[in-house]
Amino acid sequence: MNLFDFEADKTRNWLPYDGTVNYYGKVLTREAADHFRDSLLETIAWQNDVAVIFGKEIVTRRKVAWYGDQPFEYTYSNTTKRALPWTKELLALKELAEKETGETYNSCLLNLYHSGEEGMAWHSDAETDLKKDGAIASLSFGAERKFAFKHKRTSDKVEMYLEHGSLLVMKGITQTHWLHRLPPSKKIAILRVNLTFRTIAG
Ligand SMILES: O=C(O)CCC(=O)C(=O)O
Ligand SMILES: [Fe+2]
Repeated sequence: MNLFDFEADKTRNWLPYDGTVNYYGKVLTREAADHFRDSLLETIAWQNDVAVIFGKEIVTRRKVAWYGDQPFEYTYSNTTKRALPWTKELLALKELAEKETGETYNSCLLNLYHSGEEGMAWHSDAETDLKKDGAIASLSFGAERKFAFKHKRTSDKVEMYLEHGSLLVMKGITQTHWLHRLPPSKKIAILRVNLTFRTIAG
């Protein structure tokens, strides 16, 4: 028996109500996680994202990419993105996420944060093209970053840390009731890659 086994309890629901968030902790060895971080940096067609802030279009430093089973279209901020075909690494990671979470996914949004100064503002992932209440599996590589949830009505907050090579799943009515964000942190100098596997309703 290991008394110092801090392995994540994947059955724990991190949300107190109105949704389900499970954290699986590290699902890859350090070596495998390093390998995927490096190969994703090289093989993914990273592009700067466009965001509208107070009605003004700005190009974010954060980079994004969009892959899927089919050339799904994804429209926001007046730009339409078409999903690219899976790469070898993404297919392997999709299978890992499916096996661990017991769900299936047909697309993946990738984010590259060059340092802690880049983050993602409060939002929920409930675009009309996404399957309603579909599970979203999030794999993280690189810098360990804080991830936060805020209830839309009560403003209750839940915070957690996403480790290198870790898996998180958000499911059920989570996106209807909770916002999430990746807060910026001036203390973090290294990059982070995040993959969110989703289901586009066909
Ligand atoms: O980087 C993360 O952990 C979250 C990304 C996210 O929320 C999204 O892509 O919708
Ligand atoms: Fe999100």
